[in-house]
Formats: sequence, C-alpha cells, structure tokens
Amino acid sequence: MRIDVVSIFPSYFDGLTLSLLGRARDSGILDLHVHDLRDWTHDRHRTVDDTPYGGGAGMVMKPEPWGLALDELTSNDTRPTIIFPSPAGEVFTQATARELANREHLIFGCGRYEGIDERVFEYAAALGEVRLISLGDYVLNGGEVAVMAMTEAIGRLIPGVVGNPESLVEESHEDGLLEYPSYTKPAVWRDHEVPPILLSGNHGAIATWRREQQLERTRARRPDLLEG
Ligand SMILES: N#Cc1c(-c2ccc3ccn(Cc4ccc(CN5CCCCC5)cc4)c3c2)n[nH]c1N
Repeated sequence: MRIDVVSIFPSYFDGLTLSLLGRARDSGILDLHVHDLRDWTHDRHRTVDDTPYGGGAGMVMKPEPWGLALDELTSNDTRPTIIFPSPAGEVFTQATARELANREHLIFGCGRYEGIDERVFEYAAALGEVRLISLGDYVLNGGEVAVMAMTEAIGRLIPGVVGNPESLVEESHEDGLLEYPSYTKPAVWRDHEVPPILLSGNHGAIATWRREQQLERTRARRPDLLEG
C-alpha cells in the first residue's frame, strides 16, 4: 500500500518512522510519503490560507496549492482514496480501518485553520474516491492527529505489519465488543491477584470467562455497541 500525507506540518509525522509502521516502511510493506503543502505554493511567503468569503472568524485554506498537490500525487495511478479529516466527516471506526486497509493508494489531506476551500473536495472527486472522515465528536486544531491515528489503525491491519496476526482478532472492536482484561507476572502484585481462572490451565473455561468479561465491559462502558 502507498500512503501520501499532505500537511503544512510534515514533521508531525516523524513518529511514523518508529515502531511497527517504521519497520513496515523499512521492509517495503508500507510505502509512506509525507509532503509539505507549501511545496505547491509559488509566492514568496508560501501562502496557503486566506480570509473566508462571506465573512467569519479565522482563515480558510486556499484551493490552488491543494489542486497542484492532488494533480501531482494522483498522476500515476487509477483512482486513489483521498481522505480529508474533518469534524464534519463520517466517524472513523475499526470497520473504516478494515475497509481502507484493502486500498492500494491512500492520500490524506490535512487541513488547518478553519478548514479547506470546499471546491478542493469537489475537484478531488474527479481524481479519486473522496472521504471526509472525523476522529470523533470534538474539535481538533487540524487534521494531523487524525491522520496519525488513522494511519496507525489502518497500517496495523496490512498483512505482515503486525507480527502475530492472531493478536488482531482479539482486540477491542474487532468482534464488535470491548476487549477482555489482560494480566501478566507476578500472580500477586501489591495485594492485587490475577483472576484464578487464568492460572487454571483450563483453556475452555478461560475462553468463556474472557467472553463474559467482554460482554460485561461492553454493557458497562459502550452499551451502544450492543444495539441493533
Ligand atoms: N478528523 C478530524 C477532526 C477535526 C479537524 C480535522 C481537520 C481540520 C482542519 C481544521 N480544523 C480545525 C477546525 C475545523 C472546523 C472548525 C469549525 N468552523 C466553524 C465555522 C466554519 C468553519 C469551521 C474549527 C476548527 C480541523 C479539525 N476536529 N475534530 C475531529 N474529529
């Protein structure tokens, strides 16, 4: 999979050179490129924003730098998936991550200020599938944090990125429920004991206990996951 990220803060993504995704990049499983939107400006001040038509607080990102960036980044392939983080987007879930992990080419466009000129999304629709995606119902200062989260959630689902694929199955949200609690040595830590069932060696009973824990936690913390 190729991922292109466009941002006015490219160094935000230095963290993607570490850990699992860093190794996936080094091994060639993940072909990740981060770009500075200002490289597609031509004025002395490398301007990417301007005042909003119709008035209002703040600034809006100019369309032309984005148009030039998208033209260049989509010139070599069929139809990439072009994702713009937005508080007005569909909410990103594990199902979204699974869906996007099967794509060949993702382009992430990180907005800043009060957002990107709407015409960029219209223009991009002729170049690929456009998705406006939100991390959740709160307002961030830009798209970079969302792209970091989405890239990690998507990247770890790409075959070969996570060493033991079995570990992907028992995670929160993979089966629609929250994950069961995990424990490791010592068996007693500051008077807190590991649940005895986990020391029993009875794998059937352990599996049943873990499923019960998942259901109990999901009922308590995320009853919405059990509806419908
Ligand atoms: N993913 C994700 C996000 C984001 C996100 C993603 C991308 C950008 C680009 C800029 N911002 C900051 C911003 C965006 C909108 C507004 C509201 N204004 C109201 C008046 C008309 C103009 C817009 C304020 C500030 C972003 C925030 N926030 N929360 C998520 N889950």
